[in-house]
Amino acid sequence: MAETGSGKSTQIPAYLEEGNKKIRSSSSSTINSSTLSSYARSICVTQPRRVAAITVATRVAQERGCVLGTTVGYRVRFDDCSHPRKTKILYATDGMLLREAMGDPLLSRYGVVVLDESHERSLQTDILVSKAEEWKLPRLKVVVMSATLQISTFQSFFPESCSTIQIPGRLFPVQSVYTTDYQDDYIDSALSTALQIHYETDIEDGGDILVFLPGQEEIEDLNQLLKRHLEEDQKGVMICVLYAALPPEVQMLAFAPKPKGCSRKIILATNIAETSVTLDGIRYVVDCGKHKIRDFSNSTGMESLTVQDISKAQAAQRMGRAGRVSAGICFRLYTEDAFDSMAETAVPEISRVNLAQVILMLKGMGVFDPLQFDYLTKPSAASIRRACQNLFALGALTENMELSNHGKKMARLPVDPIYAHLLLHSPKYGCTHEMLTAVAMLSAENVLFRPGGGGGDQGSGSLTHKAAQAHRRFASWEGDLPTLLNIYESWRKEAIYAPTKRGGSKSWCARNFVSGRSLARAYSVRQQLSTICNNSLDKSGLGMDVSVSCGEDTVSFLKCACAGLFLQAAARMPSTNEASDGGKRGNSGRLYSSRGRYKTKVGGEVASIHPTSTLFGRNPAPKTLVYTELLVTKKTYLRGVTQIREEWLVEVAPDFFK
Ligand SMILES: Nc1ncnc2c1ncn2[C@@H]1O[C@H](COP(=O)(O)OP(=O)(O)OP(=O)(O)O)[C@@H](O)[C@H]1O
Repeated sequence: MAETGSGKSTQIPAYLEEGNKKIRSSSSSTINSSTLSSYARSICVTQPRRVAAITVATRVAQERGCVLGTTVGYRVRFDDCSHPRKTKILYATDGMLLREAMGDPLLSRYGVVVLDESHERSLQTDILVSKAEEWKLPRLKVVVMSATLQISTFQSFFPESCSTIQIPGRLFPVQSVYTTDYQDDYIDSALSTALQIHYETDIEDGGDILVFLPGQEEIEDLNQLLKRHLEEDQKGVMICVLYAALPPEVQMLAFAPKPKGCSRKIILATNIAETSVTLDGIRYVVDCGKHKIRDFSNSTGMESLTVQDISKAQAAQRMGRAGRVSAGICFRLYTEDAFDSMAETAVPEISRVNLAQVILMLKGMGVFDPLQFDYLTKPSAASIRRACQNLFALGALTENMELSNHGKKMARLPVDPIYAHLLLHSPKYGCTHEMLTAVAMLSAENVLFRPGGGGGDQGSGSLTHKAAQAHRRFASWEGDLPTLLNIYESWRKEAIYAPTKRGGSKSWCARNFVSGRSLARAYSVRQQLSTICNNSLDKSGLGMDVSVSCGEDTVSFLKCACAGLFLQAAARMPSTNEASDGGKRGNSGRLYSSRGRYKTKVGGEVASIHPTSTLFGRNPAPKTLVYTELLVTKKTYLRGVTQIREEWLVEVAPDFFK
């Protein structure tokens, strides 16, 4: 444990590698050969976020004077910049290392695994810590690092083998200031604070500003407000945005050196800039004290994103983004009392998410009973059971709770279990080509561009109105999945393969209010998923013919989507007792029939449905069943909505109606 900015992420792995090198080259007479071989293995450093893995690897490669991807590399989902033999220090997202552990449970490639930013208690880091006991210590050394760690949690988990080192001190001081009163509009407070810093400090002296906000919408709102207020004074100021849904190239703009003529950067970021990253030049941090987190409700089976107060540990991390290259100030948009009443650390992610993907991974790593697994913090038995039920419904687990062949294949696809299931089932419906596109588009996020974040002026001449009109062209009343297909196929046909006279992809995207970057990302994700599904090149794929297409026959594609989504929804239906209030549960996201109710195998009569489309608002259709994947009270983050036609149900899910 050592202060933010003291050199944990960049220096410790480098010291470890230097040490390994010395031991390798010194006389090995005192070290037996098996111990020696562990020093020849590489070092893997995990980060909870891809931005951190990429930027820290880039920095360390620079410091060591090597080309990124050689001695120092990184591996994040859908982007591998490492060399199987040459890379000695690998920065990876924790999810990537977990995936590797499925193929090689003892992680035999590594001599040291460094689990960085463990205070975040991300799902994947937690599972990795829990698995660490099996990694044949001391053959594999494990370093758990953070500036804000609850050491006692980890010490009691490794009572025998854990020693702790606490290194005090930091290079530059950071002063924190609080508001005197409660701020009920943190966007407004962030705006005035950023403007005040900008006008009252010397711009020529540099001093960039980093503002933490909960999510993309708040960031885009503040971006517009800042531009409006700065107007003429915007000369020499560059506003950058940084959130997870942005394509990596755009995220990297926040890290790039200031262009000529720019004296100050104002970076608006979510908590993806909260840990590990160094944004060169940041002197002022503005912290709104909120973040957006995933929450899972066991009773509805729904995941949601909600805005909540951050913890003290997170406040310290945010403050630590200043004071890395010079002294700094952290403006906290909350009172000192509010800070005192914050929780010490965040609730571990494992206690608040849908565990299906984790259970699939644990099973893939050979854990027989996820209920008995030794978790760092054990999730509730109910959520483990529900995740197993979900996987069982998708055919990933057998009745004996073993991973089926289908489940093994699902575990190899780096997407949500439901999407892996849809992909693997697509050959049966002859729609693999379409399903690859749909799943890739779902991974790309924010494909449709809505000027002003959907709010603001809605008049017929407004940009918002024009965007809505342009988007209507792609809309399919059958749901979001076919709509996403329409967008991708139109882009391919009209902008890529047959660019019109009015320009190529860029102008097509602008005319249609579609994000070209998201489409490019979908294209790249699609390529990578195709490679895993295919086996034509090296026989390591899943043996599917990825060119199989249903063409104009969209019904086959819809049936495939319905079959998977329906099974998943069925697994989430309440038991008889839970369902006693029938269809009166409002927008809880369960299934119901507009005609009547089905007796289900899982028991109970079910329940309510919310005919919603994420992309185009409500679209109720008579005599249809609609399944909503995710529904959040104020803001809606749905991952895929498809209408289920009643007449297909018996065909696509025959067992369900037996
Ligand atoms: N990209 C960069 N540009 C300039 N300086 C950098 C960069 N990355 C790191 N540094 C310098 O190296 C120092 C150590 O960074 P490092 O990321 O290793 O700290 P850390 O202890 O891991 O911090 P944290 O707990 O916030 O992750 C920083 O304080 C900064 O001075």
